[in-house]
Amino acid sequence: MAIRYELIKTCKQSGARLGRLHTPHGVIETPIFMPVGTQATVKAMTPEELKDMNAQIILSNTYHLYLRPGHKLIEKAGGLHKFMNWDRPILTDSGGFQVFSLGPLRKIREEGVEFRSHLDGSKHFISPEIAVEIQNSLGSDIMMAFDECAPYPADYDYVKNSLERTTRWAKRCKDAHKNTDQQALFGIIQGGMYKDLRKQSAEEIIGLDFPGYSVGGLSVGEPKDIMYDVLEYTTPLMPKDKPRYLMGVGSPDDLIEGVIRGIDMFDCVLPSRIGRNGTAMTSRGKVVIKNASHTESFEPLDTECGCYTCKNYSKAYLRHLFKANEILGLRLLTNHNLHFLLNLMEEVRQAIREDRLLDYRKDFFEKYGYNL
Ligand SMILES: CC(C)(C)OC(=O)NCc1c[nH]c2nc(N)[nH]c(=O)c12
Ligand SMILES: [Zn+2]
Repeated sequence: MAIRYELIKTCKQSGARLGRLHTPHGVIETPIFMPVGTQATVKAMTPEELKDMNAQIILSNTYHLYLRPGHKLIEKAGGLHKFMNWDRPILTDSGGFQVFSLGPLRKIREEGVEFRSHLDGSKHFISPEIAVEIQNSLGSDIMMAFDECAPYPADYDYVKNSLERTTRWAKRCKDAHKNTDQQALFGIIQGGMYKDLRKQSAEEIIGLDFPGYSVGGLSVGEPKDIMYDVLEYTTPLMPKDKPRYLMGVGSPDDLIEGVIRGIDMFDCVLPSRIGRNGTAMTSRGKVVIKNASHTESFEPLDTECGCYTCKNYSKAYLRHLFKANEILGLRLLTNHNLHFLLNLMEEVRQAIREDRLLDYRKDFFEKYGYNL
């Protein structure tokens, strides 16, 4: 068995769960946030820095690594863990989403998707079988089925046809997946914002029996309350004894609201992306470091944060680095933001242990400046 999920506790105040996900590269405490390392690197971070902030698992991407440097090269290098010097778990996304959002001039057929590389415009084709083959070469601990993430908004018939093709593709991924004891293949539930289609997709995908499932097609621009509503409806349809992964979600409020609705795993580029652009997430809300108000602020970003950045540098220094376009600035803010979300998830796990997650949400939202 490539992975084993251990449900440790269900929160008394909400649908939140405490779990442990055992993988060939280590145990993951859930709920968990997964830093995104699309091109075999979590941008601006070394593996040691990621370990220092207790990152337990990172994401990488089939579509990007297939296009560059190529999955065969990574296989020759001994697989993705060795290639990027990361010996903890790796989850690879299947590229489905990226083909639909990144690859210009794409053409969707039953067989698979034709698209042009966003790098050089060259023509490519990915099918469920090829997506599985690429992830086998990469050697990730968790692989994702090849799916279509329906755009938002999208009309009912489009979403229904799309989810039914995604189910057929999921079956083909499962049939193509051979080394089931080394790599776990997760199914992806689609269905847009339509509750009956979410139910249909959940039943079809769960009916194929995977070791874990993700909820795809959310956080695609829909209002937050619609996302929360779809989650509220979908997670109870998912098996309790298997991990539930909400793809592409990672702002502090969405993480807490997702955990409350029974999600165990999250990924999002947000913390690293806004960090590189000079925005920090802190316990008192966002800080835009280039703002003139920080020019003579000689205290850290967040007095409650124990990260390397907050222990050693002031806002005045960070502002200087960003004004001077210094690379260290990107690194320090990325470090802080990833640490902030990973620490948030540790606090969430502790709140579940103590059955006080809703109280935790209330306190966090008040301090961060969210309105409940
Ligand atoms: C726009 C952002 C990226 C924030 O969210 C989404 O697109 N959310 C959906 C999403 C993210 N990653 C996925 N991978 C796959 N295979 N399928 C998906 O639906 C998704
Ligand atoms: Zn910090």
